[in-house]
Amino acid sequence: MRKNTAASPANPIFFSTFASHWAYQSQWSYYITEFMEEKKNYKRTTVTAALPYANGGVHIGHLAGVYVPADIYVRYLRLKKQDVKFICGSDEHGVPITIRAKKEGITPQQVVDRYHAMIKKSFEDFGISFDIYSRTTSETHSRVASEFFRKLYEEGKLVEKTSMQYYDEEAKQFLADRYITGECPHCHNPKAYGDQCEKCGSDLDPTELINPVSAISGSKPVLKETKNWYLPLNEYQDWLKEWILEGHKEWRPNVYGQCKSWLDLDLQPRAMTRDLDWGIPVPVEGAEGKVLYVWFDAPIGYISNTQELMPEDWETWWKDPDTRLVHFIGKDNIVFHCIIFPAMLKAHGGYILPDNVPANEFLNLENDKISTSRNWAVWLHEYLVELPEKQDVLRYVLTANAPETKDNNFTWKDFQERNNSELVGIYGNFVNRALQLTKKYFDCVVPACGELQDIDRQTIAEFHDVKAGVERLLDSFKFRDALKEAMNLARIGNKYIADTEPWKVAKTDMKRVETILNISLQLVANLAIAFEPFLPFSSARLRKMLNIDRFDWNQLGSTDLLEAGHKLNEPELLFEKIEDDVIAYQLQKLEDTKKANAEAAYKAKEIKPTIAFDDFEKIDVRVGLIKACEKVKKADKLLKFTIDDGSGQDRTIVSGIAKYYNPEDLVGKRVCFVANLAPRKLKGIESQGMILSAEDFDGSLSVITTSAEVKPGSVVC
Ligand SMILES: Nc1ncnc2c1ncn2[C@@H]1O[C@H](COP(=O)(O)OP(=O)(O)OP(=O)(O)O)[C@@H](O)[C@H]1O
Ligand SMILES: [Zn+2]
Repeated sequence: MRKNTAASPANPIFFSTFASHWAYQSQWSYYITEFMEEKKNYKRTTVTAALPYANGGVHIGHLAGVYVPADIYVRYLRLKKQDVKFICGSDEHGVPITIRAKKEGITPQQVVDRYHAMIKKSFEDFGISFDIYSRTTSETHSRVASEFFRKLYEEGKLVEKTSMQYYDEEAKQFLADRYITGECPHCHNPKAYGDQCEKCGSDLDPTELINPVSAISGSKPVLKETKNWYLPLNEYQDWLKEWILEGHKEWRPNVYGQCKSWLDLDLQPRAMTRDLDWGIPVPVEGAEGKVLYVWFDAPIGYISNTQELMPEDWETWWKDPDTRLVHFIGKDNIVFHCIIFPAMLKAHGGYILPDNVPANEFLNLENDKISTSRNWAVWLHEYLVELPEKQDVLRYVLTANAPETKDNNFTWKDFQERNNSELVGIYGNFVNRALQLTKKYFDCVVPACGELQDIDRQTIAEFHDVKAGVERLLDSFKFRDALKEAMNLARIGNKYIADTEPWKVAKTDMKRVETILNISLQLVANLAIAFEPFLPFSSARLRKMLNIDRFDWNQLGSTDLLEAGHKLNEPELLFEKIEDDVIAYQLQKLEDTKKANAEAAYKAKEIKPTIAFDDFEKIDVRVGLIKACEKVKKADKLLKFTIDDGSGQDRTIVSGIAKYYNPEDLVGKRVCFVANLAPRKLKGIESQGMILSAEDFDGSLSVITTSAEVKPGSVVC
């Protein structure tokens, strides 16, 4: 789903203060309604996850923001044997795809074919368990979206309007959205797009841009009249206010707050068509050369993909009031899912509306915004090559650190720590101890449970409580906290084994060891259930070790999951430690990306104002032969040079190039230096001149040498 567009109302400053005010207020209503709200008993749930935009691969931001939480939720409902469908697909229309196609000299269809396949595979590899993953270039989608538009058109729900739009006379084409760039009227970013400024987040109209330029030909566009069809959002404003601001106070504060700040402004009619040739043709006479706006077409993709999955009874999942609709998205998609799409559904009639839209904030990578175009991301397809079979580690870290209430940061250090100290140190450790001890004392056969002692009863009671806790959190979309609760089970298990010390008891009382290990194994089986929605690959491996095909969610908290006499399989390690060199490799890769970006963005500095020849002549630049060079103590940037300047006396120069040279490599080299610069003291050493260096794009310095072995003291002119 396309990033951005209308992430916030026109005035971003107003928006941010307002949103935080609301976040505060609605936090209370959020907690209150969570407990007070009479939950409707729905019969089934339609879960959608934002349609990823098919012009790049899938990165950790996508997973953390949308697909992992959606998958956890769906797996949880399935485990509870609830009726649920999980719908997604690629979003394959819109301007950025056409721009990429032009750049690469291929067709837009070729672009989306490539990325659709790549995205689909990444989701499969990470266990994102969609019931369907289709695409908006499918025939079904084209038909469904056209019919949807046609109905609104025929019933007079759309407003036909002519307006002045930018037109590229060289390319003979109207310039929609990202086809036009220019200076942002708010923050003066020179590279703002026709629909949005990525720097300040303002929602823009192309005509607001200062000095607009066509992204196709680079020429200055002209304004030309064109006709488009608009959804009069203003007519839905009162209804939206009532439905969201009164009816959905339980939505997350970030979602509710963003809706409120939109609804407090006057909503404007929004064009649902574009003058473009890539997309679904507008099914109306006189609309040649126009396609449906990508944000009109994309959310309808949820409906058409459901139709593709269930041609016969899809309507039950979209029209029956007993169906609950939940949209998982990232924060830049809130307005489209909470305001525009619901207004479309309302205008059409007959559809249910979302019951909740648990949007996440954004995940950053090593303190910088994740970006496909700057390649600042951890790509799923690369991750699996470099860290094979570690899908669950990433799922774990992204959930434990999910940007549920604010933007969060992914760091490789945190990734390593969480793996080593939590997955290996707590969860894996408990499982391993319980299974290894059972192997040692009982040859992998589950021992019988004898008489319980207080510590056993207490542990079992604590375990029992966890189920309700995890459920309450999952039901209210608090995935981070739910995962913490599941991890608590493993902590309880570890403590139980540490306190009961079966390896010591084994010397005197094997009957007691049987009971301790029976309880420990029941706890291990509980972990397989509790972690199933979060870490499906590990749960499957654990079930295999336990020699059990499946568990149900309802069994969570039980202590009779494994019968006495049941034979377990050979234990394996559930998680492995991640070593420092693995992390160092990832950090180096990011460093390399940073460098490549700096190189790509390199532009020579502007030339300084012209000077007279006399001024130039005042500078005496000479060649010097380096006789000695050493590091300056307590100054990691500085080198001290002893230079033969031809005068017969040595000259000392201190230069800030220590980061780029080994001192001994410079001895014997001829360098150019300013000989008549006023001396200056650096770290107590008097520097008599300045060695000339060229500064590269990344700030690194390279000394200027001569191409022939000229005499020391030669004049550089
Ligand atoms: N860094 C992130 N953190 C959280 N959610 C994200 C992040 N990046 C994208 N998303 C969400 O993932 C979903 C799909 O993203 P989409 O395909 O539109 O990519 P995008 O927003 O253009 O990102 P990018 O420019 O990095 O490719 C959207 O709902 C979006 O909000
Ligand atoms: Zn701006």
